[in-house]
Amino acid sequence: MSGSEVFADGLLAGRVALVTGGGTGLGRATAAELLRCGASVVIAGRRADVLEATVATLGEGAGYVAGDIRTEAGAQAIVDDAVSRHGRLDILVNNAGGQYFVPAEGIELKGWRAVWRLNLGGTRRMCEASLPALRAAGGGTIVNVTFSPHNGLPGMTHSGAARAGVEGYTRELAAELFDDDIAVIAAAAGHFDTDALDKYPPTVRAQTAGGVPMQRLGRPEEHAWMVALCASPLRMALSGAVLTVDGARDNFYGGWPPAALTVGEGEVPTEERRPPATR
Ligand SMILES: CCCCC/C=C/C(=O)SCCNC(=O)CCNC(=O)[C@H](O)C(C)(C)COP(=O)(O)OP(=O)(O)OC[C@H]1O[C@@H](n2cnc3c(N)ncnc32)[C@H](O)[C@@H]1OP(=O)(O)O
Ligand SMILES: NC(=O)C1=CN([C@@H]2O[C@H](COP(=O)(O)OP(=O)(O)OC[C@H]3O[C@@H](n4cnc5c(N)ncnc54)[C@H](OP(=O)(O)O)[C@@H]3O)[C@@H](O)[C@H]2O)C=CC1
Repeated sequence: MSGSEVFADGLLAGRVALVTGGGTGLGRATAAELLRCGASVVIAGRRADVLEATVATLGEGAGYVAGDIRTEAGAQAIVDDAVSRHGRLDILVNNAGGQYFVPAEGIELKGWRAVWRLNLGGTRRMCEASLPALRAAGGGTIVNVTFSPHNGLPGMTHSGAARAGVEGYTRELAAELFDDDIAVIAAAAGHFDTDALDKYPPTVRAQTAGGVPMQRLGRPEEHAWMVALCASPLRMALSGAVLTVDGARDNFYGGWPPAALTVGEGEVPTEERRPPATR
């Protein structure tokens, strides 16, 4: 695999990273970037066939373990596999997650719980299972993937609430782990071009890029660069932070100018100046 476009050769040489949900989309891109930076990488997910195919494309330094992060035994088995393969663990990327698109009032209790169990519960279980290995390595980095916009993503209430929980968990855990030299950072992804978007209703999907001021979806490698930065020597200074890479989606909805603010051929009107003061 060739080197990183952004980071120095060998940035993460000798480090071992575990990426949940690493068989697809953003997790796959993250695994590839960590490998380019010199780390050994274990990817995890439930589908062994998907993981196996991804490892074949990632090449040397990559391995996989199939398992489910939603149970204590599943999370522990994933971590144990990574540690037994490489003898240590330095970087945990809690990337596995997701939800389904549904108005808030349509969310069944079972569905609400399923989304929380995956996103918040799975993240917590993976952190708890990994901490002994991270301490044994003398410190490390945990990156918890959440999402932007933080100002609300209607249709994803269960996940917005769960991801807010992950960000709270990130902040508090970070404070408790400074003495162990373990950084805990949330990486809030905006709207990224992954195959996962294909499952959303066509009208939702079609409007997704238009809602981003940058006027395009993020590229998976852009997210991966943020994750690699979190594992870099900057990691402790970033600990407790929520880093958002979203083409300004957090700040505004849509491109400039919004149609509702234009006149004529699409010009944005400028306000009249106040007349100069008279004495
Ligand atoms: C387009 C704009 C989006 C931009 C932002 C993008 C954000 C992203 O995150 S993209 C990545 C998306 N990837 C995923 O979502 C993958 C992971 N997701 C899942 O695995 C499921 O959505 C899950 C979180 C619900 C977990 O599934 P699981 O635990 O396997 O749960 P079940 O399938 O057994 O369902 C339990 C329960 O949940 C309700 N439910 C699930 N899916 C739906 C649905 N599509 N519609 C309505 N309700 C659903 C339902 O109550 C299920 O119970 P049963 O009906 O008894 O099966
Ligand atoms: N794409 C986007 O625009 C955005 C994505 N995100 C978040 O980024 C992360 C990756 O998204 P993306 O790559 O697009 O989506 P994917 O659906 O491709 O990624 C989800 C991954 O998580 C794995 N996974 C799901 N449930 C479990 C489980 N219980 N145990 C272990 N692994 C599991 C899946 O593998 P398997 O099914 O084999 O278990 C899959 O590889 C997710 O947390 C997503 O919510 C956030 C904001 C925007």
